[in-house]
Amino acid sequence: MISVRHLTKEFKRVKRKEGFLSGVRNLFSAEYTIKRAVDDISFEVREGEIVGYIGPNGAGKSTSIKMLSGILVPTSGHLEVNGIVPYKDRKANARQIGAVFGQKTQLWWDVPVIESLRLLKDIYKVSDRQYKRNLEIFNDLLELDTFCQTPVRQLSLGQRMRADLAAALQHDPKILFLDEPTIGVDIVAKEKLRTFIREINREFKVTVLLTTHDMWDIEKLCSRMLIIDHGQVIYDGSVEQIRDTYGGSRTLVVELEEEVADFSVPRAELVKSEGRKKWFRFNRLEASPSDLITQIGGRYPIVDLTVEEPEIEQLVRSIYQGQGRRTEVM
Ligand SMILES: Nc1ncnc2c1ncn2[C@@H]1O[C@H](COP(=O)(O)OP(=O)(O)OP(=O)(O)O)[C@@H](O)[C@H]1O
Repeated sequence: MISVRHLTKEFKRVKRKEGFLSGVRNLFSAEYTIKRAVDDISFEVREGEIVGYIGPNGAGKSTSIKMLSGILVPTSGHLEVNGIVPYKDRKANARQIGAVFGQKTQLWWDVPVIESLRLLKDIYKVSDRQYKRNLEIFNDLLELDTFCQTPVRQLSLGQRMRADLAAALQHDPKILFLDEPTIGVDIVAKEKLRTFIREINREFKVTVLLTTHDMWDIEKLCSRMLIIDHGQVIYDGSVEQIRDTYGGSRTLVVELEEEVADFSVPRAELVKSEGRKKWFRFNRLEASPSDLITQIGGRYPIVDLTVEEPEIEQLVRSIYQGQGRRTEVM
C-alpha cells in the first residue's frame, strides 16, 4: 500500500548574518545551510496494517507524511501510495488518503460540524448514498449525532477529534494518516478514538500510519512500529519485540492518603518520592500492574494509582545504548 525507497528531503535555509545591515547583505550574497529532515529512509506498509510511526520531536515524521500526502516533493528517492506517486498526482492521491492532524482541524471553526461535512462532501464529490451510509456509521461508532449541530469552536477536544476523523473518512480513503490523534484528549475519549480506529481498520481494511507520543496508542493499536530519529529509520519491527527488548520497565505511580514509613512495593524499585506520592519502576515481565495494585491496595490507604509506559525519547535512548543488540530486533 505504501512503498518508500531511499527517500530524502532536504530544506535549504538562509544562514543569518550577524550585525548591522545583515538583512541587506543577505539579499545580495545569501549563504545557505542544508537541513536533511529525512535521510535515506526505506519501508513498506501492507494493506490493512496499522503501523506506529514514531520518533522524538524533529525526527522527520511530519516531513515524511507531507511527502506521502503529496504536499512536499522529495529531494531524492522513490515513493508510491497505492500505486500513485503523490507529488506527481496530488489530486488522485488526495482521493485515496485521509489525514487527521491532532494539532489543527480541517473543519471550519465557526460552522456546525454537519455543515463542514456537507462542504467536504462536495469538495470530494461524495455521492448522496455514500454520504448517508457513512453518516450512519459515524453516528453509530463516533456518536457524531450528539454534537454534529455544534460549531467546531464549542466542541471538546475529544469531540473535535471525532469530527475530524469523520471528515477525513467520508470519501472512503484506503489510507489514513493520523498525526497525534489523541493529543490532549482525556482518557475516556482516547479509548473511544482507539476503538473507532481499530473498527474502521478491521471492517473497512483502512491502512493506518499513526504518529503519536502516547505509547498506549501504540500498544493498543499497532502490531508494527517504525521508529525514526534524525531522519533515519532506527527500528522497523514488531511492537512486542521492542517492548520486550528495550521497553521492559514501567512506572507505577502511587499517591497515598497519608505518609507511610518504609512504604515498599514487592518486585518494584522506588525511583522517586515526593511526600505522599511515590514512583516505582518494575519489569513488566516479572510483575503485572494488576498484581502490584492488588498487593498494595490491600495494605495501604491509596488515593490514586497509575501505570506509566516508557516515553518514546527513553525508548530511542535505549535503542542507541543497546546498538549491539539492535541487529537482533531489526
Ligand atoms: N519547511 C522547513 N524548512 C526548514 N526546516 C524544516 C522545515 N520543516 C521541517 N524542518 C526541519 O526538519 C526536521 C524534521 O522536522 P519534522 O517536522 O519532520 O519532525 P517531526 O518528527 O514531525 O517532529 P514533531 O514531532 O516535533 O512534529 C526538523 O529539524 C525541522 O526543524
